[in-house]
This record gives sequence, structure tokens and C-alpha cells, in this order.
Amino acid sequence: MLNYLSDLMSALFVGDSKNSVPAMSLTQDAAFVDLKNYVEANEKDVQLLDWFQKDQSRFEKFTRHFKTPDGDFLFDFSKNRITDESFQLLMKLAKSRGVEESRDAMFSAEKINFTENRAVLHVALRNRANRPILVDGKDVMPDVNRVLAHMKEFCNEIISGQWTGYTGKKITDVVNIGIGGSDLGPLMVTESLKNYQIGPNVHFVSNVDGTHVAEVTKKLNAETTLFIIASKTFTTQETITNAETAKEWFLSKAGDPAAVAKHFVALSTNVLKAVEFGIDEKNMFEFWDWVGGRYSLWSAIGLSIAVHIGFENYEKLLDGAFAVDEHFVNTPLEQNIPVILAMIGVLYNNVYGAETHALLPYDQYMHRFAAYFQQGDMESNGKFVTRHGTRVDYSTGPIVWGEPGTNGQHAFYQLIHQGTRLIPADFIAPVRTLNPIRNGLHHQILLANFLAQSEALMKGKTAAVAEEELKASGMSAESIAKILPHKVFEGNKPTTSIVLPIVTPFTLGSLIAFYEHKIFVQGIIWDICSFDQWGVELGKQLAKVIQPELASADKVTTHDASTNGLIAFIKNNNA
Ligand SMILES: O=P(O)(O)OC[C@H]1O[C@](O)(CO)[C@@H](O)[C@@H]1O
Repeated sequence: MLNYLSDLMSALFVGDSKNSVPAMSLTQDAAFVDLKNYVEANEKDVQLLDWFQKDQSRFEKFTRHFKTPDGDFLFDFSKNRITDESFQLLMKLAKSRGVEESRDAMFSAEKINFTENRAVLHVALRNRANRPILVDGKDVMPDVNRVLAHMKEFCNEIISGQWTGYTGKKITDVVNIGIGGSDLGPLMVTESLKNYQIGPNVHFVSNVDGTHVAEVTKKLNAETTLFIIASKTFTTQETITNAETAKEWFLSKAGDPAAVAKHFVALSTNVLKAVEFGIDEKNMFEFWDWVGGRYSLWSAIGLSIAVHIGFENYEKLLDGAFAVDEHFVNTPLEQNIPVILAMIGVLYNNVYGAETHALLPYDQYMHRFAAYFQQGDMESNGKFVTRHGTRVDYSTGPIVWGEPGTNGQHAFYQLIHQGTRLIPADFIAPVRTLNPIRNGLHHQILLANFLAQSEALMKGKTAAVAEEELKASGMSAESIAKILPHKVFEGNKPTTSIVLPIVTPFTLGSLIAFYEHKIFVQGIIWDICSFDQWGVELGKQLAKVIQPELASADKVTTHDASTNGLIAFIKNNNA
């Protein structure tokens, strides 16, 4: 029965698409078996430092450069547990899993999101070469360009003050109301590019917790505030509830419902629902079902970014991502940066058994970067079923987490240095700061810490070195004996260092695209559908059942004992 079902699923969904991978589990793929056997026999117990000592060219060999108009990126993969041999085996695995064919299928608009029967085309939104991209026989580029032109016109009107509120005043504050992909991207990018602000201040309301909208509106003047309702579906409960609350707040100040048109715009694929909400159709910025929520900052969902930093800067963000798309499509696997990022992740995930992946930006502006890619990565690759409908027998997407340096150092680095788990980490740091205060002193300290941490993680500290240090401090032999084991760092902790020239719209666009394609490649290796998110549905369904139960006076007995008990406690104590 099970076999019949999975055959049926394969026939239905995967068909003979170019994008289908061999119907073979990762763990049965000879390329994976070769990699695993090789690493286990030859590399698992080797110290990274030994590889550096043996191979003087290791740094050159395992670094890659990426040119941008704002300077070069350097990707240093050399502090990872790779050698010439394992690197080649990783590249063979990428070939064997069909990474190149799948990449080409995405760029040529095949419906690789087969569970929703959709193409995956965020790359079309930043297709700066304007090459035709056909979905169901229709070129999507004229629509993409039309919406970009609308966004440009709108941004210019808002920034110049030509667009005024209901009392004739210029817009000073923009509130993006959205959640998930309709919040995290604009939030992360506007924070990262705050230094480039030329337009109104931006605020974000995402959580359905009324505190969020209440605290944001508290600071605002309705006369000069514009609300951007950002929702791909325009049915998301949190967003619609927050949008209605914002409208109520606005009308309590403005009075006249006719004023809404000057203060509410919508970003959605669902024009009907937005109009139903009361948005004037000419204040609608459209996008399409082939834009995944977590890849939507390149679409109309990016409007709050464009308004904040200006349309020209927003275009540079798109340019930066496009440059990486070109690199991803045209570069051989061994030189292909997103492919290398992905395959090193696969090595840790599937050969070394690592469970998490830390993103550690050494740039305060990028303080939401890890939170952004928590959705990007975990919603994409948190899947247990292969594209052929069978359960995987290997682990898929890692737990992604992180905080900006040096805050993370004073919080959780202890566990990375001396805990029992292997935690691969990406350090991301700009050579130049946007705030070179005190003659660059802060940035020098910041960079010294980035360099020191990745060095310390690799080098560790032996008992002999620790003992010498303790002796030199004048400690007694008895105290040394007690404390010594605690002073040892085992080292050999792998890291990738990504050094960007400076945070600009272009370089940030590139950085985001590198990670997007990394996630894509890993999904292909794991043979999962990285583009849907059915996993978020069950909780939503159950919440719809529970909400009326909370509202009613009746005792609730329809759930498990724990859920019933929690509901009863909340109701009994909410008098
Ligand atoms: O933009 P929408 O349709 O309101 O959805 C918001 C978010 O909800 C999800 O569908 C699920 O959390 C995300 O993928 C999406 O980014």
C-alpha cells in the first residue's frame, strides 16, 4: 500500500520533469556513500590546523572572490573540514544529485514547487538583463517591470512630499503590517541599510499580540503615517487583524473614511481581497503566486525598503542579487559560491551529524540577518518527505540561529567553544564600517574579535599551553590541577568567514542571494520540496477551533487533557 502511494505521488507530482532527481535516496547515492566512507576513514579525526601546516596553499585553494562595484567579497572556506579529496567528492555529489539541472529548471520557470503547481521565480524579480521568462507561455517580465515602475513613482511621490496625508502634510512614517516573509525581509533589509535612509521612518507590526500594534501606533501621528498592508494571500489572520486595528486607530483620528485611500496601500497577489478590505485598486502593488513568501523582498513586498532608502538604492539591492544569480548560473560547481556553501553544510549535516548552523554577522546593522534566514532556511528545508513522497532516512535542514558579534560572544559562544556539539558557523564581516567613529577604533575592535573568534575556534588551547599560562600567573600546583581541565579548548571547530567590502544595497543584495541559492542547492541534495510550507498549516487550523472555545463560557473537553487543562486555567483566571 505504502509503495503504491509513493509511486502514485511520484507519477503525479514529479513526472518526467527535467528537474526530477534519480529516485534514489541520498544515503543510497554512490556519490554520498563515497563521500561518507572517505571522510570517516580519512578526515573525521584530523585537526584542521594540521591541514594548514601540511598544505601551504590551503588558504588560496579554499577561498573564493566575488567582485562587486562596491569592492570584493572574500569567502574563506579554509577553516572547514575539507581537503582536496573531500571537496572533490562533495562536488561529485552535487553533480550526481542534479544540482545543475535543477538550477536550470528553476531559472527556466519549470513548476518545481510541484505541491502547489507553481514556478519558483524570485530570480525574475531581479532579472536586470530583462531576459524573457515564460510562465505558461507568457513572459512575466512586462508585469515585473510595470510593478517596479509603479513602486518607483510611488516612492518618489512619498519621498518628495508630493504625496500628502489627509491634512495635506508630508508622510513621515511608514508602517509595514505583515508577517513571515511579508515582514522579515523588509525588516532585516531596512535595518541593514538604515544608513541609506532618504525617505520616511519605517516601523513594523507583525505579531498578532495587540502590544505590537499598540506600541507602534502610540508613537505615530495619523496625519503623517502611511500603512503598507503586506500579505501575499491577504488572508493571513495576524496581518488582517493588525490591518483592521490600524484602520480603526486611523479612523479614530481622521474620522473621514475617504481619508483611508491616502494612508493605506496593499502589497498582495490577491487584488480582490485587498479591494474588499478597502484599499483603492490604484494603491495596490501586485505580485504573483510564483514568488515565495520568504523570497518576496524582491517583489512589491520590498516597498517599505524602497520608500525608506529610495528607489535607486532598492534597484541596487536587486542588482546585487542579480549579479549572484548570474554567478550561480554560469560558474562551474567548484567555483560556485552558493554551491560550496551548500555542500559544506551538507557535509556537516549528513556526515558529521551537526544539527545547527550559526549565522554570526559582525555588523550591528545586520542584527536581524539570522532571524531572516531562520525563515528562509527552516521554512524551506524543514521537511521530512522527499519529492518522491517517501520519508527521508537522513537529516534535512539545520536549525539556523545567531546574533550579531560581539553580543553573541558574551552570550552563547561558550557552548560553541567548549560544549559537546559541533556547531558550524558563518562569520560575516564588512572590511569597512559605515560609522568609522573615533578614527575607526570601534570597527578595529570588532574585526579583531571576528578574526580572533574564528581562529580560537579552530586552534583551541591544549592542556600544555593552558598549564604554562596558569604557572605564569603564579598559581599553586594544587589549584592548577583542579582548574586545568576547564581551561582546555579542544578546537577544530569549523567556520566559514565571509568578508564583504562594506554594507551597501548592492553587497547586501548579493549576500542574501548567496544564501538563497545555498538553501536551494541543499534542498536538491536532500530531494525535498524547498518551496512550500505545509508545516505551518496544522497549528493555524487548530487555532481556529480554539479561539471560539476561549470566547465561550462552556467548559472545553474536546482536546487532550493538557490542552483542555490549559484552556480551563486561562478561562478561570481571566475574570
Ligand atoms: O504574505 P502572507 O500570505 O500574509 O503570508 C505570510 C507568511 O505566512 C507563511 O505562509 C507561513 O508562515 C509564510 O510563508 C509567509 O511568508
